[in-house]
Amino acid sequence: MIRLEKVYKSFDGKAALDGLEFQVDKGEIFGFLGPSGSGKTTTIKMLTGQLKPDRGHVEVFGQDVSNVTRPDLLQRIGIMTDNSNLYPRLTVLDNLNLYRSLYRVPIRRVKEVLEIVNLEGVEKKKTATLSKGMKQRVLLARALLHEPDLLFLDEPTAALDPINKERIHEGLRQLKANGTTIFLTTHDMQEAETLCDRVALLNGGRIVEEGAPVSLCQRFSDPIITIELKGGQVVTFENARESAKAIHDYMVNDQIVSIHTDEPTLGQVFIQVTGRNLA
Ligand SMILES: Nc1ncnc2c1ncn2[C@@H]1O[C@H](COP(=O)(O)OP(=O)(O)OP(=O)(O)O)[C@@H](O)[C@H]1O
Repeated sequence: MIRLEKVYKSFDGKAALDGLEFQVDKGEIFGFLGPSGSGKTTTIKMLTGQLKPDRGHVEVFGQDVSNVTRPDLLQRIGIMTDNSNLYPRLTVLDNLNLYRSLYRVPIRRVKEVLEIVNLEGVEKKKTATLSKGMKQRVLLARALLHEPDLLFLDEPTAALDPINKERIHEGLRQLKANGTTIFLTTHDMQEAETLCDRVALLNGGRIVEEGAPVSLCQRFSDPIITIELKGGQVVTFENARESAKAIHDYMVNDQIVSIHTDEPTLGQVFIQVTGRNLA
């Protein structure tokens, strides 16, 4: 669906993308994670034809990205970024209807997308009167309206409460089940861990780690095994292979209350890899 090879982009002589390379396959939820200023939005702009690379190759739908603004390809893409805007004096329905007519989408689809984002019943409200989180959900509904094959979501749940966040997650999983490819940026590592098939960790305009969240966490896992024994004693082993015999002995003698291995969260991996916090 997406392929980048050695992509460079500078602003005022300062590199925003510095040899960026990655690939996104059809039907996956791909998490593009990085601290502020690492190049996430620049990449999305490039993949949606809003910005040209200085050097390198960018492909979307197997075609050079310069074709992406062609109406037939644009029709296959949905975008929700922080520079997406709603018309504040128009109602939710009128905002969606504007896009509906652009993409020739049937009216019944409005109800479907409002259901996905948990916004039934607000069709007649002017968007200026909505909360930040509600506006965010209208933007997401608008991005979904024409049932795109490829969806770019830049921090889609940033302003949402946990219930709406979970509802959106369910909606995104459903879209994935129907074959939609989702390119997602988020600062919420728990969201990335539960939602994404694969994540790429971006730092300074290049990928520093990539993989399924679970395998990334395992790769960075601290191999310390902590065993709590009956009677309250706690023993730790630093090397699982060498300590197998001792652990086995505790087991056959029925001395063990609990065994615990320390696996870092994706957030901890991120901080370790980038040396930066996620805020
Ligand atoms: N139009 C522009 N003009 C000048 N510099 C820019 C422009 N767009 C981006 N940059 C710079 O490029 C770098 C990458 O910015 P980008 O917006 O892609 O980061 P980001 O990872 O999306 O950050 P955030 O998480 O804060 O949204 C930053 O140093 C930013 O200041």
